[in-house]
Amino acid sequence: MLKVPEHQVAGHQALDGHLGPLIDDSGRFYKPLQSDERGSKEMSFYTSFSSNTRIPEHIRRFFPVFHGTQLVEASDGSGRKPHLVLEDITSGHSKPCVMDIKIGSRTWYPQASEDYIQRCFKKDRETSSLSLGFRVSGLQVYGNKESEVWKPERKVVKRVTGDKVSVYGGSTGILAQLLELKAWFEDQTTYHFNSCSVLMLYEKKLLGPKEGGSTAAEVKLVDFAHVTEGNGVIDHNFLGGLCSLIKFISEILTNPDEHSPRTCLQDSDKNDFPTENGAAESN
Ligand SMILES: O=P(O)(O)O[C@@H]1[C@@H](OP(=O)(O)O)[C@H](OP(=O)(O)O)[C@H](O)[C@H](OP(=O)(O)O)[C@H]1OP(=O)(O)O
Ligand SMILES: Nc1ncnc2c1ncn2[C@@H]1O[C@H](COP(=O)(O)OP(=O)(O)O)[C@@H](O)[C@H]1O
Repeated sequence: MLKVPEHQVAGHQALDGHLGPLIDDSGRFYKPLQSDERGSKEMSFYTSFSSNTRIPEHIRRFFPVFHGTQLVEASDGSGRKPHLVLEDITSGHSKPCVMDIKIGSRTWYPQASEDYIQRCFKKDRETSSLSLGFRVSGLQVYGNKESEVWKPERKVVKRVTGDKVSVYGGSTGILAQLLELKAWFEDQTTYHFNSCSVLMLYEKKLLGPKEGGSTAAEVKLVDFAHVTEGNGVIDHNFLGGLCSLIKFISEILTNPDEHSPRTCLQDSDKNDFPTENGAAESN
Protein backbone atom coordinates (compact mmCIF):
# COMPACT_ATOMS: atom_id res chain seq x y z
CA MET A 1 0.00 0.00 0.00
CA LEU A 2 1.53 3.33 -1.05
CA LYS A 3 1.25 6.38 1.18
CA VAL A 4 2.01 10.10 1.17
CA PRO A 5 5.58 10.80 2.43
CA GLU A 6 5.45 12.39 5.87
CA HIS A 7 8.89 13.96 5.59
CA GLN A 8 8.71 15.65 2.18
CA VAL A 9 9.74 19.31 2.55
CA ALA A 10 9.40 20.82 -0.96
CA GLY A 11 8.13 20.21 -4.47
CA HIS A 12 4.80 18.88 -5.69
CA GLN A 13 2.96 17.10 -2.88
CA ALA A 14 0.42 14.31 -3.01
CA LEU A 15 -2.07 16.04 -0.75
CA ASP A 16 -5.67 17.12 -1.37
CA GLY A 17 -5.97 15.15 -4.60
CA HIS A 18 -2.82 16.58 -6.18
CA LEU A 19 -0.25 14.60 -8.11
CA GLY A 20 2.85 13.97 -6.01
CA PRO A 21 5.27 11.32 -4.80
CA LEU A 22 4.32 8.27 -2.74
CA ILE A 23 6.32 5.84 -0.63
CA ASP A 24 6.03 2.20 0.36
CA ASP A 25 7.16 0.36 3.50
CA SER A 26 10.20 -1.18 1.84
CA GLY A 27 12.13 2.09 1.43
CA ARG A 28 11.07 3.15 -2.06
CA PHE A 29 10.01 6.62 -3.20
CA TYR A 30 7.67 6.77 -6.22
CA LYS A 31 7.96 10.10 -8.05
CA PRO A 32 5.31 10.57 -10.76
CA LEU A 33 6.74 11.29 -14.19
CA GLN A 34 5.51 14.75 -15.07
CA SER A 35 3.66 14.58 -18.37
CA ASP A 36 5.63 17.35 -20.07
CA GLU A 37 9.33 17.12 -20.96
CA ARG A 38 10.28 17.32 -17.26
CA GLY A 39 9.25 13.69 -16.77
CA SER A 40 11.23 12.41 -19.74
CA LYS A 41 14.23 14.58 -18.80
CA GLU A 42 14.35 13.21 -15.28
CA MET A 43 13.98 9.63 -16.50
CA SER A 44 16.74 10.16 -19.12
CA PHE A 45 19.00 11.52 -16.40
CA TYR A 46 18.50 8.57 -14.04
CA THR A 47 18.88 6.08 -16.91
CA SER A 48 22.07 7.73 -18.13
CA PHE A 49 23.54 8.28 -14.67
CA SER A 50 22.86 4.77 -13.39
CA SER A 51 24.62 3.20 -16.38
CA ASN A 52 27.45 5.74 -16.61
CA THR A 53 30.58 3.81 -15.68
CA ARG A 54 32.61 7.01 -15.31
CA ILE A 55 30.75 8.05 -12.15
CA PRO A 56 32.97 7.21 -9.16
CA GLU A 57 31.29 5.13 -6.43
CA HIS A 58 31.96 7.77 -3.77
CA ILE A 59 29.94 10.21 -5.89
CA ARG A 60 27.14 7.76 -6.77
CA ARG A 61 26.23 7.57 -3.06
CA PHE A 62 25.10 11.20 -3.20
CA PHE A 63 22.28 10.24 -5.56
CA PRO A 64 19.13 8.25 -4.71
CA VAL A 65 19.39 4.69 -6.05
CA PHE A 66 17.26 4.30 -9.20
CA HIS A 67 15.09 1.18 -9.50
CA GLY A 68 13.55 1.93 -12.92
CA THR A 69 9.96 3.00 -13.55
CA GLN A 70 6.70 1.41 -12.54
CA LEU A 71 3.01 1.97 -13.24
CA VAL A 72 1.31 2.78 -9.95
CA GLU A 73 -1.99 4.31 -8.86
CA ALA A 74 -1.40 8.07 -8.98
CA SER A 75 -2.12 10.17 -5.89
CA ASP A 76 -4.55 12.45 -7.76
CA GLY A 77 -6.91 9.60 -8.57
CA SER A 78 -6.13 9.71 -12.30
CA GLY A 79 -5.38 5.98 -12.47
CA ARG A 80 -2.15 4.07 -13.04
CA LYS A 81 0.66 6.39 -14.12
CA PRO A 82 4.39 5.84 -14.66
CA HIS A 83 6.52 6.70 -11.62
CA LEU A 84 10.27 6.77 -11.11
CA VAL A 85 11.10 4.24 -8.41
CA LEU A 86 13.83 5.71 -6.21
CA GLU A 87 15.48 4.98 -2.90
CA ASP A 88 13.48 6.71 -0.16
CA ILE A 89 16.16 8.81 1.50
CA THR A 90 14.12 9.23 4.69
CA SER A 91 13.41 5.52 5.06
CA GLY A 92 14.56 4.14 8.40
CA HIS A 93 14.27 7.55 10.06
CA SER A 94 11.54 8.43 12.53
CA LYS A 95 12.51 12.07 13.20
CA PRO A 96 14.51 13.17 10.18
CA CYS A 97 15.56 16.82 10.12
CA VAL A 98 15.60 17.71 6.44
CA MET A 99 16.54 20.76 4.41
CA ASP A 100 16.10 21.13 0.65
CA ILE A 101 18.46 23.73 -0.82
CA LYS A 102 18.09 24.61 -4.48
CA ILE A 103 21.56 25.27 -5.87
CA GLY A 104 22.57 27.92 -8.40
CA SER A 105 22.19 31.66 -8.72
CA ARG A 106 19.87 30.94 -11.66
CA THR A 107 17.37 28.12 -11.98
CA TRP A 108 16.63 28.83 -15.66
CA TYR A 109 18.73 27.55 -18.54
CA PRO A 110 18.88 28.55 -22.19
CA GLN A 111 17.11 25.43 -23.51
CA ALA A 112 14.04 25.96 -21.28
CA SER A 113 10.74 27.44 -22.51
CA GLU A 114 10.31 31.22 -22.42
CA ASP A 115 7.52 30.83 -19.86
CA TYR A 116 9.72 28.75 -17.54
CA ILE A 117 12.63 31.18 -17.89
CA GLN A 118 10.40 34.12 -16.93
CA ARG A 119 9.04 32.30 -13.85
CA CYS A 120 12.59 31.37 -12.80
CA PHE A 121 13.82 34.95 -13.28
CA LYS A 122 11.13 36.12 -10.87
CA LYS A 123 11.74 33.41 -8.23
CA ASP A 124 15.53 33.79 -8.41
CA ARG A 125 15.24 37.55 -7.92
CA GLU A 126 12.72 37.32 -5.08
CA THR A 127 14.66 34.70 -3.11
CA SER A 128 18.28 34.34 -2.00
CA SER A 129 19.27 32.54 -5.25
CA LEU A 130 20.64 35.62 -6.97
CA SER A 131 22.49 36.99 -3.96
CA LEU A 132 23.71 33.76 -2.37
CA GLY A 133 23.74 31.24 -5.22
CA PHE A 134 21.24 29.01 -3.40
CA ARG A 135 17.87 29.14 -1.69
CA VAL A 136 16.09 27.10 0.92
CA SER A 137 13.15 25.35 -0.74
CA GLY A 138 11.83 23.62 2.35
CA LEU A 139 12.80 22.25 5.74
CA GLN A 140 11.67 20.41 8.84
CA VAL A 141 13.49 20.28 12.16
CA TYR A 142 12.58 18.18 15.19
CA GLY A 143 13.08 19.66 18.64
CA ASN A 144 13.91 18.14 22.01
CA LYS A 145 10.34 17.45 23.04
CA GLU A 146 8.57 14.37 21.73
CA SER A 147 6.24 16.04 19.25
CA GLU A 148 8.12 19.26 18.56
CA VAL A 149 8.67 19.82 14.87
CA TRP A 150 9.30 23.04 12.96
CA LYS A 151 8.12 22.80 9.36
CA PRO A 152 7.57 26.36 8.19
CA GLU A 153 5.07 27.08 5.46
CA ARG A 154 6.41 27.59 1.95
CA LYS A 155 5.71 31.32 2.13
CA VAL A 156 7.89 31.61 5.26
CA VAL A 157 10.68 29.57 3.67
CA LYS A 158 10.63 31.75 0.56
CA ARG A 159 11.17 34.89 2.68
CA VAL A 160 14.44 33.53 4.02
CA THR A 161 17.39 35.71 3.01
CA GLY A 162 21.11 35.52 3.65
CA ASP A 163 21.03 37.11 7.08
CA LYS A 164 18.11 34.95 8.17
CA VAL A 165 19.33 31.56 7.02
CA SER A 166 20.50 29.36 9.84
CA VAL A 167 21.94 25.99 9.01
CA TYR A 168 20.70 23.13 11.14
CA GLY A 169 23.36 20.49 11.30
CA GLY A 170 26.62 21.91 10.08
CA SER A 171 29.75 20.10 11.10
CA THR A 172 32.38 17.98 9.56
CA GLY A 173 29.88 15.42 8.24
CA ILE A 174 27.95 17.83 6.04
CA LEU A 175 30.93 19.94 5.12
CA ALA A 176 33.14 17.00 4.24
CA GLN A 177 30.44 15.60 1.98
CA LEU A 178 29.82 18.92 0.26
CA LEU A 179 33.55 19.30 -0.35
CA GLU A 180 33.66 15.84 -1.89
CA LEU A 181 30.81 16.80 -4.21
CA LYS A 182 32.54 20.07 -5.05
CA ALA A 183 35.70 18.22 -6.12
CA TRP A 184 33.61 16.18 -8.56
CA PHE A 185 31.84 19.27 -9.90
CA GLU A 186 35.21 20.90 -10.55
CA ASP A 187 35.89 18.08 -12.95
CA GLN A 188 32.67 16.67 -14.40
CA THR A 189 31.37 18.11 -17.68
CA THR A 190 28.75 15.46 -18.55
CA TYR A 191 25.67 16.97 -16.88
CA HIS A 192 24.39 20.44 -16.04
CA PHE A 193 22.28 20.23 -12.90
CA ASN A 194 19.82 23.07 -13.52
CA SER A 195 17.30 23.73 -10.75
CA CYS A 196 18.58 20.77 -8.74
CA SER A 197 18.63 20.55 -4.93
CA VAL A 198 20.98 19.40 -2.23
CA LEU A 199 19.03 17.58 0.47
CA MET A 200 20.61 17.47 3.93
CA LEU A 201 19.22 15.04 6.46
CA TYR A 202 19.95 13.79 9.95
CA GLU A 203 17.99 11.88 12.57
CA LYS A 204 17.02 13.83 15.66
CA LYS A 205 17.54 12.01 18.92
CA LEU A 206 15.66 13.15 22.00
CA LEU A 207 17.84 14.48 24.79
CA GLY A 208 17.90 12.02 27.67
CA PRO A 209 20.26 11.12 30.52
CA LYS A 210 22.36 8.85 28.33
CA GLU A 211 21.68 10.05 24.83
CA GLY A 212 21.07 13.20 22.94
CA GLY A 213 22.07 15.13 19.89
CA SER A 214 21.68 13.57 16.50
CA THR A 215 23.14 10.96 14.20
CA ALA A 216 25.51 11.44 11.29
CA ALA A 217 24.17 13.69 8.57
CA GLU A 218 23.68 12.72 4.94
CA VAL A 219 23.87 14.83 1.81
CA LYS A 220 21.92 13.81 -1.32
CA LEU A 221 21.11 15.46 -4.62
CA VAL A 222 17.47 15.43 -5.79
CA ASP A 223 15.30 16.76 -8.63
CA PHE A 224 16.76 16.16 -12.07
CA ALA A 225 13.80 17.36 -14.15
CA HIS A 226 15.93 20.11 -15.70
CA VAL A 227 19.28 18.40 -16.14
CA THR A 228 20.85 19.09 -19.54
CA GLU A 229 23.92 17.74 -21.29
CA GLY A 230 27.18 19.32 -20.18
CA ASN A 231 28.84 19.00 -23.59
CA GLY A 232 32.32 19.19 -22.12
CA VAL A 233 31.64 22.40 -20.17
CA ILE A 234 31.92 22.74 -16.38
CA ASP A 235 28.56 23.35 -14.65
CA HIS A 236 29.60 26.78 -13.37
CA ASN A 237 26.13 27.65 -12.08
CA PHE A 238 25.93 24.61 -9.81
CA LEU A 239 29.59 24.72 -8.84
CA GLY A 240 29.32 28.42 -7.93
CA GLY A 241 26.22 27.82 -5.80
CA LEU A 242 27.85 24.86 -4.08
CA CYS A 243 30.98 26.90 -3.25
CA SER A 244 28.80 29.63 -1.81
CA LEU A 245 26.86 27.11 0.32
CA ILE A 246 30.13 25.60 1.55
CA LYS A 247 31.42 29.04 2.53
CA PHE A 248 28.15 29.84 4.25
CA ILE A 249 28.22 26.66 6.33
CA SER A 250 31.92 27.05 7.11
CA GLU A 251 31.27 30.54 8.48
CA ILE A 252 28.48 29.24 10.71
CA LEU A 253 30.83 26.62 12.08
CA THR A 254 33.60 29.11 12.75
CA ASN A 255 31.31 31.84 14.16
CA PRO A 256 28.30 29.98 15.60
CA ASP A 257 27.37 32.87 17.90
CA GLU A 258 26.62 35.13 14.97
CA HIS A 259 24.09 32.61 13.71
CA SER A 260 21.92 32.13 16.77
CA PRO A 261 18.36 30.95 16.20
CA ARG A 262 17.07 34.46 16.85
CA THR A 263 18.70 35.69 13.69
CA CYS A 264 16.92 33.12 11.58
CA LEU A 265 13.37 34.17 12.36
CA GLN A 266 11.43 37.26 11.58
CA ASP A 267 9.31 38.78 14.36
CA SER A 268 6.13 37.31 12.97
CA ASP A 269 7.59 33.82 13.03
CA LYS A 270 8.77 33.84 16.61
CA ASN A 271 5.91 31.71 17.88
CA ASP A 272 7.23 28.91 15.72
CA PHE A 273 9.86 26.42 16.69
CA PRO A 274 12.96 26.29 16.89
CA THR A 275 14.11 26.63 20.43
CA GLU A 276 17.68 27.51 21.14
CA ASN A 277 18.67 23.90 21.76
CA GLY A 278 17.05 22.68 18.57
CA ALA A 279 19.00 25.08 16.45
CA ALA A 280 22.28 24.37 18.12
CA GLU A 281 22.46 20.85 16.76
CA SER A 282 25.81 19.90 15.42
CA ASN A 283 26.27 17.15 12.87
O1 LIG B 1 4.20 25.29 -8.76
P1 LIG B 1 5.04 26.08 -7.81
O2 LIG B 1 4.84 27.55 -7.91
O3 LIG B 1 4.98 25.56 -6.42
O4 LIG B 1 6.53 25.94 -8.34
C1 LIG B 1 7.27 24.74 -8.20
C2 LIG B 1 8.47 25.05 -7.35
O5 LIG B 1 8.09 25.46 -6.09
P2 LIG B 1 8.51 26.91 -5.55
O6 LIG B 1 7.61 27.89 -6.25
O7 LIG B 1 9.95 27.14 -5.87
O8 LIG B 1 8.21 26.82 -4.11
C3 LIG B 1 9.32 23.81 -7.22
O9 LIG B 1 10.44 24.12 -6.43
P3 LIG B 1 10.94 23.15 -5.28
O10 LIG B 1 11.29 21.84 -5.93
O11 LIG B 1 9.80 23.05 -4.33
O12 LIG B 1 12.11 23.86 -4.75
C4 LIG B 1 9.82 23.38 -8.58
O13 LIG B 1 10.67 24.40 -9.09
C5 LIG B 1 8.68 23.15 -9.52
O14 LIG B 1 9.17 23.07 -10.82
P4 LIG B 1 9.95 21.85 -11.43
O15 LIG B 1 9.18 20.63 -11.06
O16 LIG B 1 11.32 21.90 -10.84
O17 LIG B 1 9.90 22.21 -12.86
C6 LIG B 1 7.70 24.29 -9.54
O18 LIG B 1 6.55 23.81 -10.19
P5 LIG B 1 5.95 24.35 -11.55
O19 LIG B 1 5.16 25.54 -11.20
O20 LIG B 1 7.10 24.71 -12.45
O21 LIG B 1 5.16 23.19 -12.00
N1 LIG C 1 14.46 10.00 -3.20
C1 LIG C 1 13.81 10.70 -2.27
N2 LIG C 1 13.60 10.19 -1.04
C2 LIG C 1 12.94 10.88 -0.08
N3 LIG C 1 12.45 12.11 -0.27
C3 LIG C 1 12.62 12.68 -1.47
C4 LIG C 1 13.31 12.02 -2.53
N4 LIG C 1 13.33 12.84 -3.61
C5 LIG C 1 12.68 13.95 -3.25
N5 LIG C 1 12.25 13.87 -1.96
C6 LIG C 1 11.46 14.87 -1.22
O1 LIG C 1 10.59 15.51 -2.12
C7 LIG C 1 10.87 16.91 -2.22
C8 LIG C 1 10.69 17.38 -3.65
O2 LIG C 1 11.46 16.60 -4.53
P1 LIG C 1 11.72 17.07 -6.01
O3 LIG C 1 12.38 15.96 -6.71
O4 LIG C 1 12.39 18.39 -5.97
O5 LIG C 1 10.23 17.27 -6.55
P2 LIG C 1 9.62 18.33 -7.60
O6 LIG C 1 10.12 17.90 -8.95
O7 LIG C 1 8.14 18.14 -7.42
O8 LIG C 1 10.10 19.70 -7.21
C9 LIG C 1 12.28 17.04 -1.67
O9 LIG C 1 12.47 18.31 -1.08
C10 LIG C 1 12.31 15.94 -0.60
O10 LIG C 1 11.69 16.38 0.59
